[in-house]
Amino acid sequence: MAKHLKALIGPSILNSDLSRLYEESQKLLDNGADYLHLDVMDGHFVPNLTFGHPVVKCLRNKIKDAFFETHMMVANPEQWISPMADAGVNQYTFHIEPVDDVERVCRKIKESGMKVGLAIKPGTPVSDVEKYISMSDMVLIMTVEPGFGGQKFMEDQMIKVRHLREHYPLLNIEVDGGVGPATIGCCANAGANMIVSGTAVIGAQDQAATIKQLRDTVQQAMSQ
Ligand SMILES: O=C(CO)[C@H](O)[C@H](O)COP(=O)(O)O
Ligand SMILES: [Fe+2]
Repeated sequence: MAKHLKALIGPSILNSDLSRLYEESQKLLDNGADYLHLDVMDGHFVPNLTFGHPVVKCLRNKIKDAFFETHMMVANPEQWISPMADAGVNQYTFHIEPVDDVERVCRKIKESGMKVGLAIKPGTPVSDVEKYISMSDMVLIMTVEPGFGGQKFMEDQMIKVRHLREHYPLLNIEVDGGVGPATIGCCANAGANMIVSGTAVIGAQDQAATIKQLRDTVQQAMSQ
């Protein structure tokens, strides 16, 4: 793996106490999180609801300098680009499955000043996302069916990560779903460098040690 890619850990606050969103987020950052992964669900693309741009904007008002990635599990990603940019989002990661014109959505995200992340569900072939890589800053390989935290990691998705790393040594590759100390080795060896971890970090006795362990594992794999 290319040595100048960074190992970055972005905890997901999905399964935290959302009545304390700011405190939980700040705690994660104080414990060494490199960025925050904010799961936005609309009840259409996935059978669950979370929060939208008004909540993200309130969080941004309290946390000025952290990198915010929104994971947009929504039926119409184009609709929320401008409100999310206005809310202070740094990276807009959307699922390509429901989108007719992925290139147009990528362009609009860039024009609004955010980075572009392209996400695919476990059933979506990696070739579907490959054609858009040149327009993106990151590809997210989902390792659970999107919609809920706390699910079991799908190791069979590592073939996609391995394929991308082999062909795109400079690409930021993120994994999301069921990732924690027990599964980070698979992700790191396959070539993922951006790691989302929800339940495993939120529920850890020592959050800082868990975040460090995840980062160290990725860094070690990158240096080989
Ligand atoms: O996108 C998601 C679910 O759709 C979450 O980011 C993901 O599930 C993180 O939580 P956990 O680590 O508990 O699986
Ligand atoms: Fe997510």
